[in-house]
Amino acid sequence: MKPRKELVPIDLIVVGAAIIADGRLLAAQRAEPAHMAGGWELPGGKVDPGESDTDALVRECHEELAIKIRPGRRIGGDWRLGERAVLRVWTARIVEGEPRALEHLALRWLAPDELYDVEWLPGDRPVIDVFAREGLR
Ligand SMILES: Nc1nc2c([nH]c(=O)n2[C@H]2C[C@H](O)[C@@H](COP(=O)(O)OP(=O)(O)OP(=O)(O)O)O2)c(=O)[nH]1
Repeated sequence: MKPRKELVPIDLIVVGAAIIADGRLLAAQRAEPAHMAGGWELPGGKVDPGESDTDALVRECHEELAIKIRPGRRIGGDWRLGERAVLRVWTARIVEGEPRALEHLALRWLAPDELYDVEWLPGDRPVIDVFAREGLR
């Protein structure tokens, strides 16, 4: 018998940084895998075993963008990414460096009226809706 859907364990936690500076949100365009390439996301990635969510957030921003960030407040709870993965999002401020697209195709700073100018990955859209409602702060 198939397990009931709500009992399927989450086996992947992805963290995303909503990096805000000068009232704009940083969006990053994925380079891979092929089916996601070109889509826009929040910088971040998978939490390693034994690593805290916010440590993963800081590490991924350093690896992907060559910046040091400070996590701020959590946005919502666990945002579903398909069957077995969730996205956890924090606002973040840059404390050192200027973001560079080391692993992405492009970066864009989006003003509040530009939040939907990029094609967000489907899992990110409800998160962007929060910023559209509540503003970038
Ligand atoms: N980083 C990030 N990933 C997202 C977002 N939305 C979304 O659906 N995803 C998906 C894309 C990927 O399938 C997964 C994150 O994997 P990743 O490839 O960025 O993680 P990673 O840097 O740890 O990658 P790797 O070690 O496997 O190369 O979550 C988002 O806003 N940010």
